Amino acid sequence: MASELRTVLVVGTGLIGTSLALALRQKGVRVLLADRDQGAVRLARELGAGEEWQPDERRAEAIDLAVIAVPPGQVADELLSLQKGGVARFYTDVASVKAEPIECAARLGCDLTSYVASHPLAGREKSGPGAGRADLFLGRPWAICPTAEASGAARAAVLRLIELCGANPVEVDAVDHDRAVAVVSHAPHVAAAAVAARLSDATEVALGLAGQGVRDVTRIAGGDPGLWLGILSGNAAPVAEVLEAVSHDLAEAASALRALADGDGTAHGEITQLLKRGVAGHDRIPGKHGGPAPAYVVVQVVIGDRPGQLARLFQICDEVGVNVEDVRLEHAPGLPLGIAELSVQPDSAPVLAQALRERDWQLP
Ligand SMILES: NC(=O)c1ccc[n+]([C@@H]2O[C@H](COP(=O)([O-])OP(=O)(O)OC[C@H]3O[C@@H](n4cnc5c(N)ncnc54)[C@H](O)[C@@H]3O)[C@@H](O)[C@H]2O)c1
Ligand SMILES: O=C(O)C(=O)C[C@]1(C(=O)O)C=C[C@@H](O)C=C1
Repeated sequence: MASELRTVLVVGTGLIGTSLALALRQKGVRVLLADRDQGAVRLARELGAGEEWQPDERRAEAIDLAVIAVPPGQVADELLSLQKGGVARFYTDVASVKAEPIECAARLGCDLTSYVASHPLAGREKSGPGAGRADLFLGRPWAICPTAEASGAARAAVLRLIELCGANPVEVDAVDHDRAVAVVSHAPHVAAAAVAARLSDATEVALGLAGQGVRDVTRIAGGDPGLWLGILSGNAAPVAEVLEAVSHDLAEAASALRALADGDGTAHGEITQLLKRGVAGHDRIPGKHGGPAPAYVVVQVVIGDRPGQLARLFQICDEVGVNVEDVRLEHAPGLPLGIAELSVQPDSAPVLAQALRERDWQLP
């Protein structure tokens, strides 16, 4: 069923709300922005995510879809208040848990025919509109959890939103969704936090030796603790179950290593088994979320820790007509070198790499 989205209201202009608003703007959709924090709306607007929603537009404006992008515990109240105002034809949310907000919406007496809950499996460890990216959802899975009451038209509107954001819709029952994301998102977050917590009393020597491995394993641990508390408490039992299994594996690995340290060579087998199960599990993750190639390619360049290096790098990009979409710096503390990661369009990457090599820059 085709569903045109001409005007979309985004309530909650943080990371996810702003990202989807930017994606919709690129497709020519009119986007109205609302947040309980006026600063967040202002910044999202300045970033080009849309126009501030004026409450008196409520009746005048025909809003096709309202997207509720607030913390999970606020979704049902927000839905009720929007529906009471007759704000939009259809409603969705993007919360990381699904069963509890839907149950809560039903308890509050929300209209479940016009509401279809959803959840993009894409995000960052940063919050707020400034972290928003139009390409955040490209090729990523986006769960959609229609209830039995949901109308076909509401479902079509949410599918159109997902299509406009370049994501892949995955229809799944809300309870199954929550069990699934406990394994692939929520328990991994707690595990990353536990590993990262070990770093709070690590020595300067240890921190100075931090390489890419620890950065990869702990990146998500940088996420907002308030938001994550809301996510984890909204999916507590399934997450606890996964963490119990992870704890069991970790406890077995620790006791095998203790035995090894005490000279028991037979403990090798247990450790190898866990490592092999890890490889097998890792291999089951679909390639880049099963979607198309990422929008940008990263070109890595070694830069000396001297003033002006980054400026010279950007100057070369300018000379060869390469637009830098994003830049990230990896610094090894105490070392005079770092790595700049420049995200560029796929066809610009070889051009930039060649230009840098010709100018004697080192590409790892
Ligand atoms: N962070 C991620 O990686 C990620 C990924 C997918 C889905 N989600 C889900 O998206 C939602 C938003 O997360 P985020 O990362 O964008 O958080 P965020 O903190 O960046 O933004 C949330 C915004 O909602 C606003 N807000 C809170 N309560 C509100 C209310 N009652 N009415 C209006 N505005 C309100 C806040 O002021 C803030 O600007 C959450 O439900 C989260 O579970 C997050
Ligand atoms: O990539 C990240 O930074 C994320 O935290 C993204 C991530 C995930 O676990 O994949 C986190 C929570 C969301 O509900 C959806 C996506």
